[in-house]
Amino acid sequence: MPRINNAGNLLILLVGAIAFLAPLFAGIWYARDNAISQQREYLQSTASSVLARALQIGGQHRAVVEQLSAFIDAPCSDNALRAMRISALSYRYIQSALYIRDGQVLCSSIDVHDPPFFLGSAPGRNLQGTRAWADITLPWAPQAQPLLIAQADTGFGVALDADEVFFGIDPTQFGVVVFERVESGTQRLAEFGHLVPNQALADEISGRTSGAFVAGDLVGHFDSDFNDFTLGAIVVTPANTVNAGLWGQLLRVFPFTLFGSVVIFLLVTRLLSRRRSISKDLQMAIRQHEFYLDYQPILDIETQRCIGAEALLRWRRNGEVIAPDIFIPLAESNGVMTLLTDEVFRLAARDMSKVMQDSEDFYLSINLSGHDLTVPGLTERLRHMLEAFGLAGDRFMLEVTESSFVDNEHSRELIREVRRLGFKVAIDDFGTGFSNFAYLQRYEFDFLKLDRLFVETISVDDVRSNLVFHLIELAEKLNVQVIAEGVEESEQAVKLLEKGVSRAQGWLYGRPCRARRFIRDFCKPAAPLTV
Ligand SMILES: Nc1nc2c(ncn2[C@@H]2O[C@@H]3COP(=O)(O)O[C@H]4[C@@H](O)[C@H](n5cnc6c(=O)[nH]c(N)nc65)O[C@@H]4COP(=O)(O)O[C@H]3[C@H]2O)c(=O)[nH]1
Repeated sequence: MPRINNAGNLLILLVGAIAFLAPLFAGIWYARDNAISQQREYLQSTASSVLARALQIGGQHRAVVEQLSAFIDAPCSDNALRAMRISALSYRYIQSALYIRDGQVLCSSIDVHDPPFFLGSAPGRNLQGTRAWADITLPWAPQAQPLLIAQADTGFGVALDADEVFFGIDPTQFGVVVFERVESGTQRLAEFGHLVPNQALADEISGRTSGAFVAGDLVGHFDSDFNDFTLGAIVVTPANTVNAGLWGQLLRVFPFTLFGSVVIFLLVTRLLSRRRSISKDLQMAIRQHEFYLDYQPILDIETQRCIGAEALLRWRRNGEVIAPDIFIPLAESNGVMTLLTDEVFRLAARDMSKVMQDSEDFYLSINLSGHDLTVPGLTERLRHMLEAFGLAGDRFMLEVTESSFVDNEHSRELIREVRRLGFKVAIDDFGTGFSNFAYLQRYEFDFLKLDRLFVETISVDDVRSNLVFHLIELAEKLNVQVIAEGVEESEQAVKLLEKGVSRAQGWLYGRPCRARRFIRDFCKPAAPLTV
């Protein structure tokens, strides 16, 4: 069957590819997620450490101003200048202390500046009453471009190296702005790096307190202390820098995901190949006649007479007998069930046609899988079987397993059709699947085979055996006869008979056995069994 083979190969390849790719995609997703959260964490921690250093500077500025306020009456006196020098030496970030009035530096810890150094138009006051001038070039220290902060009321202030707050940040990857809230909005105090976010951004987020944000191609975080010193810090980086982190993460998880992919790929393809090889094995086994039927007697409980047999399929493979519960689902899912059912018809006719023709009423029960009911041509195949037996349909019962039964109009019509051919139809393993009594009303079943799981509760468990008896009564009301399966104890048989069940099978009467033995032990005319 080359078409099935090609389709099978394609399916194995497809499922194998999915199994291989799934862990890889999961790995990429995990790496990306990790890279994004690492980037966010870095932005957040950078913003908060910049803010912390800026606040420390603010604190140092306030301490200096407080010390110098003692000289408010003579701000550029020798004593005031001396105090300025001491403060400049005392605090880490402060380069010099200053006295500013009307936008001019009149004196500083360096000297009295005459003429005074003009700073330009006065910037806005912040909420603590300070003014700040960023990137000022002072004539006495032209290399430095300090940030000047001065108390608007007293005029005392400091020059400081704002770049100190950006220590350790890569200027090629990140842009940082420290800003303060002034009466008219926000004002930037210091900025750092190539990607400095614009003022509009600072304004936009100045109303909030902190958080991550996306602005065009940039992602960032801002942190602020608006309730206290009115300072804020924004850190941004291009959104695509996450890719650099992603590669790092990918390299880390790749060996594991690759390993997972290979293992899952091998497992899945092996499983599928095994299934396929089982399907091929099944076809080969049919050709090589590895299947045979066992027959289990069905008794009239009252007369103890064997009135029929259930044909049960077996597969002998490499000397080992495989049970139908294992190979029937495989045959169904691998598209060889029809072949297998035809093999059952052939084997049954070979084994039993003679003995059935010799008897008048002995019947044979044959199992059909749910799959058999869905494939067109079942009635035609059953007609061929009757020809092979040389018998009419009323000498056969067809058992349809409840769990594999497809409840639709097609099944209903099919059951009517096979009953027209004379076959009796039984629902097998009733109560183990999802069906209920509505099935018995909708379909024209002649028999209900009461599952062994129900039968074994009789005489053991009063509550559940009551349920079984209830089930039997309901079936009778619906005109469906009951056959009990798996009867192992005579007490069960007695109780079943009391409840009106006249047919049974089970180890009490006989285990499934090969045709020759079955005919020898159970098909002697007028020889009731003694149990
Ligand atoms: N513990 C215990 N077990 C008992 C007793 N009496 C009978 N059994 C077992 O119960 C099962 C009865 O068959 P089923 O309900 O039709 O259930 C069958 C039937 O659904 C399916 N099957 C068997 N042969 C065929 C076949 O030719 N075609 C299809 N489609 N299905 C089959 O496989 C199922 C299992 O068959 P088996 O393994 O032969 O198992 C058989 C039989 O050996 C008992 O007293 N005690």
